[in-house]
Amino acid sequence: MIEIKNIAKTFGDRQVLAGIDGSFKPGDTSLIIGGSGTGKSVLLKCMIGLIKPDSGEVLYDGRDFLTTDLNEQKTIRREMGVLFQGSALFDSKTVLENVRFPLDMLTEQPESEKIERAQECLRRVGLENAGDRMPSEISGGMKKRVGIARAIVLNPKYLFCDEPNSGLDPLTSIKIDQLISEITDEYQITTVVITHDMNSMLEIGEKIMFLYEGNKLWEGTSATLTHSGVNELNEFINANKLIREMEK
Ligand SMILES: Nc1ncnc2c1ncn2[C@@H]1O[C@H](COP(=O)(O)OP(=O)(O)OP(=O)(O)O)[C@@H](O)[C@H]1O
Repeated sequence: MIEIKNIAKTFGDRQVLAGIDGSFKPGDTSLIIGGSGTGKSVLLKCMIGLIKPDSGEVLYDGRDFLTTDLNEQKTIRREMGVLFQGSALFDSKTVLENVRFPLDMLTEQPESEKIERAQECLRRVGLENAGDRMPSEISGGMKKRVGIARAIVLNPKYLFCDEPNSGLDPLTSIKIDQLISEITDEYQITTVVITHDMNSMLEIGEKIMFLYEGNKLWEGTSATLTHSGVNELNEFINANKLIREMEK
């Protein structure tokens, strides 16, 4: 379980997050949605320790990530998997080397165990035969799968995905969403996904948080998304529908 309490962040004279509260449960794929520039990525970065918020708490199963000692912070970091926007694979490494990278960096496991674990994760994302290929030789959807395999290789308790559907066609997007959701359920991971994607919101949003100009304006499920009674959310949904229509 992740809890965030009163997270606030200002850059210069611009308040980007105005005190956000929320909680994310194991086994749930929770979504953070909102228009461009509303603070979604900054919130995610505050949660994973890439940006220090001006105030607030981020609790990982009760452990305050921002104030705990360095050792505990390291432990929590090791329990996180992150799928960055654009997959962020190393171009000069093979698919298998990319997936085993966190094991090389953070564990002392024997070579054979690392390879076995990386293979296991590749199998889980349906890429058991792609280990020897280079990132430049595979499709965007496959790259996302490799990114997911790498994010789960250390068996994370917490998984963060920043726009996992960016650059993918609708069908591939749905498959990636399903994979994230299945893995979350299977390993009871606490998963937080930033997305613009309307299909994701309707299909995998067990819990959805809507940000607007640095404020949380609404929280609910995919079933209640379209009758929230919140004007800003309705406008966001309508704009998304319009974009989807134009893409067809
Ligand atoms: N390091 C930074 N320094 C200054 N301003 C920043 C920094 N990071 C983000 N911002 C600003 O904070 C605001 C929120 O940015 P953020 O990236 O969180 O938006 P977002 O909701 O994720 O948008 P998008 O969907 O377009 O990625 C933006 O105005 C952005 O310019």
